[in-house]
Amino acid sequence: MSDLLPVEEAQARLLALRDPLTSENIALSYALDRYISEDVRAKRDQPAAPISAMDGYAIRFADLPGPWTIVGDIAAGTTPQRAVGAGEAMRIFTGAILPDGADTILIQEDTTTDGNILTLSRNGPDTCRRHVRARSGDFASGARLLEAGTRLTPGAIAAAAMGGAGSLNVGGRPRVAILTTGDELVPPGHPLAPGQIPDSNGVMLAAMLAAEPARISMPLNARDDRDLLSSILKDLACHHDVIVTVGGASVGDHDHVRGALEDAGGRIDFWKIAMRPGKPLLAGTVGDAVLLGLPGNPSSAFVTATLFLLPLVRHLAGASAPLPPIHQAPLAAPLAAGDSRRDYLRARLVGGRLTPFVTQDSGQTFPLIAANALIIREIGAQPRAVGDIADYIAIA
Ligand SMILES: Nc1nc2c(c(=O)[nH]1)N[C@H]1C(S)=C(S)[C@@H](COP(=O)(O)OP(=O)(O)OC[C@H]3O[C@@H](n4cnc5c(N)ncnc54)[C@H](O)[C@@H]3O)O[C@H]1N2
Ligand code: MOO
Repeated sequence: MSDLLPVEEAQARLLALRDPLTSENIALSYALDRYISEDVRAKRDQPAAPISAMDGYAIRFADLPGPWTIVGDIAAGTTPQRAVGAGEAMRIFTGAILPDGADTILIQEDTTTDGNILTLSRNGPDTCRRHVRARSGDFASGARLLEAGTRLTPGAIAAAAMGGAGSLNVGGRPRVAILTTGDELVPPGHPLAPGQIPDSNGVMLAAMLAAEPARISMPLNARDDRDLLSSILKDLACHHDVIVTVGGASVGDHDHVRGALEDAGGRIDFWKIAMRPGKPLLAGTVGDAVLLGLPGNPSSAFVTATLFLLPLVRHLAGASAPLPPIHQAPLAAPLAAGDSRRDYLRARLVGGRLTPFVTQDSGQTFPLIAANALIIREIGAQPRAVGDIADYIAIA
């Protein structure tokens, strides 16, 4: 039907251009958002012994309703000096190890003391082991805490630490160069001559990559000059894993990225995808670097960065599932039929329902402020009514 590559095929070919980087060992404090290279297993039981979940008194449930004689105290970080016998209680604090013999905690709010005599002031616990955290109740030694290829969240880092790790083997951080192309572009905030526009894509891509495990070079801008572009590409390829260009990817007389890539000794792997926006996307290699050429229209650059650039960076950084997950939600407005390209419609998900924006002009930046979802409309899709379920990618 057309020479346009399906999105999935293009994504697979892009990721196949280069293997993930070599992994490195890194302290937990620096591991946020990195991808772990191997399964992480607990090296210890957590808790390592039964502990108290509350400040109060460790008793034997069988001795309720008391009274008890207080025979000592035990704080977190110490070990009990003795066991608790019949009619005895031990003062205990949250996180402290339960003494032998005790099986239940009375919270201090439910008690009164007179010297070393402890009595209930309210109803006591109605079950044995109340406020006791069992040994290995969180996880047992040997349990798989984290799976290879997943991203380290603050919670995952906490679990790795509790499991006994101080550092982890994680995938490397790809070095990414952002190169915007176009004679009309001026750095954001600079005065504009007639015909010039601010280079919004450079800062947008840097912002999209900011939370990724990547080393991003300051965005560069090059004029629409094939020789200049070619020498910049050659230079960037020496010390980057990924070069992402924006603009100059289409068929115009000033669209030089493909030519410049060839002049630089690079190779084009694919060009033109069956998607809207983003049709002129191209990918290839120059030296050891992967070159991803995004279309210049701001929404096209945003959508193709979401579907190709972020997955490429995550793949190189060791992600086992680098592609954006696809979710489903009902439509809050009807959708017209699809055509020969798959659409990624800028949309807003509110209250669990998707509303595609009326304007889908890929040249606009304003819709990117509010868009938090990309509705996927398949090639040849039938029109959809309000309430029909649509696939979407979350983008904010
Ligand atoms: N005859 C045809 N013309 C076009 C086709 C086509 O198939 N046949 N495809 C259109 C589609 S679809 C897209 S998308 C654009 C993409 O073209 P380029 O990648 O070559 O992008 P440019 O022409 O350089 O720029 C397009 C547009 O975006 C603005 N731009 C570029 N870079 C930036 C930046 N860094 N920050 C902000 N804005 C930027 C640029 O000024 C243009 O307005 O081609 C269509 N044409
Ligand atoms: O593919 Mo272009 O990105 O439709 O505007």
